[in-house]
Amino acid sequence: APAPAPLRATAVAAGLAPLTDLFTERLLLADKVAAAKYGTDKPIDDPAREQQVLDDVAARAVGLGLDPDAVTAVFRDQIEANKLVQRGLYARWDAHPELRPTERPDLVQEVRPALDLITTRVLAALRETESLRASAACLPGLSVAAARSGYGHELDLLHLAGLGRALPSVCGG
Ligand SMILES: C=C(O[C@@H]1C=C(C(=O)O)C=C[C@H]1O)C(=O)O
Repeated sequence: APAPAPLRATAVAAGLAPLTDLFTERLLLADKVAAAKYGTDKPIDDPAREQQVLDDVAARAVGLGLDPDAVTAVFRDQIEANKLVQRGLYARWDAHPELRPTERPDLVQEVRPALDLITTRVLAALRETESLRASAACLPGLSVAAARSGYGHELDLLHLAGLGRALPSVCGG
């Protein structure tokens, strides 16, 4: 039998790209979340909403044949990454009032439904990438995929830091 071809980081990265692109899309929505809350009495942290997101993904993971704890860990990281970006934007807007958003999106009617659509796509991508994520090539491939997603979306340093925060639970889960 022919020797198996080596698994190239770029091939693994291509397989993980849908996931890192979705993480990036979710992080870009942090700008809308922050704009919805900034200057209101709504705090960045909403533990009840977080629990709702996590309970929902855990239940849907079971339906997809995925490990609910592993899926929950991935979404916990997405939430932490999102709050990291929100806090960075608050600091930026506090220091530079001219950069403050001029419109306040509706969190419940507009922004959370957009996050929920991404949740469904992330769950499907986690299902699609189950074997890649369990492989030893996951971490290097994920690094390449995330770098490409970040550059492709022209992320600034704050959002790149958020993307880094979104990744630790992806491999081996
Ligand atoms: C995105 C929001 O802000 C925070 C981050 C969340 C998330 O990433 O899903 C959920 C609740 C909040 O702690 C939000 O309030 O919807």
